[in-house]
Amino acid sequence: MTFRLEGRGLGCERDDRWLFANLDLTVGPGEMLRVEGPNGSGKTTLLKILSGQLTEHDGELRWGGQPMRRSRTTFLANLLYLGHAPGVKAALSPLENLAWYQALNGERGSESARMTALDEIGLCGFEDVPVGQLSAGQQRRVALARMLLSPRPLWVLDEPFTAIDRQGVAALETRLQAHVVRGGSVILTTHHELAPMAALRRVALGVS
Ligand SMILES: Nc1ncnc2c1ncn2[C@@H]1O[C@H](COP(=O)(O)OP(=O)(O)OP(=O)(O)O)[C@@H](O)[C@H]1O
Repeated sequence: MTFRLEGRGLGCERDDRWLFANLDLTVGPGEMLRVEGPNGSGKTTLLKILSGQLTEHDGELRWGGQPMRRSRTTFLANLLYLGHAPGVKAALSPLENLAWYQALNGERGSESARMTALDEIGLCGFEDVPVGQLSAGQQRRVALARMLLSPRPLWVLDEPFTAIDRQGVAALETRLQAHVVRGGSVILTTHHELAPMAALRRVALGVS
């Protein structure tokens, strides 16, 4: 199966206002799709549709050439979604958060792999501190560490650079590009300007 996500004629209406309509897009192995647009243009809404969380919309999604209603289970098994909020448990440490997240996804993982991921993401020395005591950028890094552990090919990332310092942004961009070069796919929103890369496509919302 080719891990390609396709949207045909996508549309979503909120409060009698069309955020977007008749939108066609596709992302497959080795490709990155950036969803652009001003605040309120529907970027998060589109990412929720593309990650299967929001099913009330116009148009059709296909995964691996099959309609989503038939391929949803394999689609979800291949998806890593990181939302707008870090989505971490404040009472748990970074190590415990990663173990909890992996357990939720049916992935066993190992303590040493989790330590390595936290080290790589810049949280060395904070592995056992309750996440609620970490800074906003550090909490975001805990969420981003999931990417380093995940074998899943399709990453859908809503504003992954939020609260991350300049050095962290550069490291994260390198990580995203490496995932794409290895044959993975990335769909993301960001207000940060990405470094040019051949595999980058764009879809713009909120432009008339
Ligand atoms: N569940 C909902 N019910 C009603 N309206 C909603 C709902 N979710 C989002 N909206 C509205 O849809 C519009 C688009 O929201 P969305 O979060 O997708 O925008 P965005 O482009 O991601 O914005 P930002 O750049 O500020 O994060 C907003 O006007 C929002 O109020």
